Amino acid sequence: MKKALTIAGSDSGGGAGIQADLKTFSAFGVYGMSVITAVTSQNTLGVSGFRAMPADFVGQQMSDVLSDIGADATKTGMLANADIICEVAEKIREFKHENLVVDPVMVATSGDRLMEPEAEKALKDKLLPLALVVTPNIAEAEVLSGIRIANREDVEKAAQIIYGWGPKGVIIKGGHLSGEAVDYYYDGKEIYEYRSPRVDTKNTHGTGCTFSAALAACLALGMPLKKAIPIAKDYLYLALLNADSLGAGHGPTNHLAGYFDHLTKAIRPAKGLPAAKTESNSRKLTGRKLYVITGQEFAKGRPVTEVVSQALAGGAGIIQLREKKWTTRQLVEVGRELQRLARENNALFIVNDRIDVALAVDADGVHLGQDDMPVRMARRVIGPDMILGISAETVEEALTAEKEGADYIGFGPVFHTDTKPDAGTARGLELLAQVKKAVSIPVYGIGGIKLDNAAEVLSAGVDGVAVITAVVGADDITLAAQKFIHIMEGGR
Ligand SMILES: Cc1ncc(COP(=O)(O)OP(=O)(O)O)c(N)n1
Ligand SMILES: Cc1ncsc1CCOP(=O)(O)O
Ligand SMILES: [Mg+2]
Repeated sequence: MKKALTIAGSDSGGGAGIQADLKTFSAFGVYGMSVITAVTSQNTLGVSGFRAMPADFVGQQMSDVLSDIGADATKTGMLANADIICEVAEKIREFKHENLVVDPVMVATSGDRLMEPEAEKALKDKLLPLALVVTPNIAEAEVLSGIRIANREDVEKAAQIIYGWGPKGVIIKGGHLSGEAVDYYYDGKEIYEYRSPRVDTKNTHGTGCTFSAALAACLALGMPLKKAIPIAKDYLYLALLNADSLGAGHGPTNHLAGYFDHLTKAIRPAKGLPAAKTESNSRKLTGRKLYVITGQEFAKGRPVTEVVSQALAGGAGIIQLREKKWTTRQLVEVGRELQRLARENNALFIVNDRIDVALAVDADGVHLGQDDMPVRMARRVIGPDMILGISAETVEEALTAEKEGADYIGFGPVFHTDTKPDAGTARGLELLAQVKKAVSIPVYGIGGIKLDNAAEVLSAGVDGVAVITAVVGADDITLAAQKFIHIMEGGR
């Protein structure tokens, strides 16, 4: 078990400080320990006050932890004053600790200075020379370098000045500049840029802590710094995407419990995860007769989110994101939005093919084909509560999928379709009926299903129809969905 230590303040609101650090360490599967330098009283609106720990007591906490448990990486956050900074530096030297991430918490989100001038001097003279990397935001980089930062050239100049104070690396977090969220890493020779789309959210409380804690967690896991930076940035990006609004001010970024845990399980199935699915998954599908699958290329230029909104307005009970040409970034961004839309309309949201995306956007389920991850392995990764749909073209494939833990079957193509070039030949209504009789889990027919043949599909006894072009390609998507629902409910 790898271990990471945070030396920072306590945030009563839970969004920043040691609370954010420990949540982040856990998300990466790293054992987290904490030395508290100050206790703050704060919420999402700001800091109403803090009490600094006596410097020697900070040192005592460090000695107790480092002499007994030890740490594979350490990060510092709020250090409150010069005495604490000197004590921390002294202990880092005493324990010859090298994997040190210094997050110079000097300027609050509100812009208020959090550190007196003598503390800034102690930080530069005593702690920065011991750091593997220091991670100032723009405002903190301006204080540390003494120059104004308005553009990339200023960033490079400031990074060189800060590097001169002794850290082995400098990351200037550009989140406060305009445009994409770009972070700059300077290793003493070159400057590297790490980009992610800017997330439009007010729930940014604790982003700096979360980023430096994620860096420390990756270092504790043995990653070199240049590999850790993009992962820490990706973690923060997804945490911001998933942040829920808490309180009246800046809510906390969401700590993706098990973020890394989920992904590492995809590589190394976890022991003890229940492989068996819960009965209730199939019941979640009851009554959901129209299953609309996205297909941007057929949507006549309309964005997927608009298509899905209209399909939901028409009564679609299940939405599936199926975009084989999209990047992971597009899938998680749009997937997050579709999950929100589905929840708002009491519909289920399923991701096609991509388990990692389904997990990252907290989808209700994932749909896999015969060439995707095997059913049992997929079940171990997604756990018992996510819905697992499996494609089948034969009765045998459907029976095997059910036995191995599928919650529903997508059977087809029922009729000829040009939408899926690698689909087999049309399987027909008779075989569809045989599959429905053979398995005890819900079956959805798919492939070439239109308004004029939907009633026949229903007569095969299936639980619903899965449709791409007849809905997403319709001029009036909501009306098309309503007509399918009407037919699936026995209407003409
Ligand atoms: C409900 C439903 N059934 C079948 C499919 C087909 O999935 P796709 O990824 O296009 O093809 P395979 O991987 O199954 O070969 C689906 N998306 N949804
Ligand atoms: C994804 C898929 N799987 C079997 S057929 C098919 C395509 C369905 O598209 P359409 O409803 O437009 O025929
Ligand atoms: Mg597939």
